[in-house]
Amino acid sequence: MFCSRSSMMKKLLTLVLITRPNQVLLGMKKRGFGQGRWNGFGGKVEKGETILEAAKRELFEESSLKSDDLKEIGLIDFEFVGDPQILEVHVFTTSKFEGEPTESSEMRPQWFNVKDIPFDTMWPDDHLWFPLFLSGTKFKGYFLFEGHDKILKQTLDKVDSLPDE
Ligand SMILES: Nc1nc2c([nH]c(=O)n2[C@H]2C[C@H](O)[C@@H](COP(=O)(O)OP(=O)(O)OP(=O)(O)O)O2)c(=O)[nH]1
Repeated sequence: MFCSRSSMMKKLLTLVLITRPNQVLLGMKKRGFGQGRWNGFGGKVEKGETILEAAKRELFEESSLKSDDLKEIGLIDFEFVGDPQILEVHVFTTSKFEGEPTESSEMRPQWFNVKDIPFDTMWPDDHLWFPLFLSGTKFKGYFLFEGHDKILKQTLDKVDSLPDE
């Protein structure tokens, strides 16, 4: 199979943010990439699945919640100094879901009031785009990180639509 240089350098990931009135469900990442930070639920897109299928699968694996109503709200490229691979993160949201949030080996879920989101214990870019997500505004972003704590460059734009809709 032919892979362009750009696709070889991109890794597809999903991120699902579940809401209920005035609240958002986050999980404390217990292991691996982003360990010790609150985040939505998600992970790598596996061979043979669509991005949406991957989002649903990771949501269920990490939180025990199911949703057939995931809507893509954001697309963010992350680059890390010294790593040629770009992480392309597809951000989905919904307020329609089934099940009870349940702790998994990867995540400890907790509801947060939207006025009380723990940005100090989240990825440093999140406080920049969460307001867009919370207001239902679609967005595209790019963040260049040095290590996992410092943003060197960034762009963030509101968009009318996203490529995979
Ligand atoms: N909120 C936020 N999420 C991010 C950022 N960067 C980043 O990769 N993520 C998300 C995308 C994915 O949901 C998650 C990383 O996925 P992962 O490495 O845990 O994937 P996985 O579950 O397939 O991993 P594993 O089973 O192999 O451990 O973190 C960021 O800057 N902010």
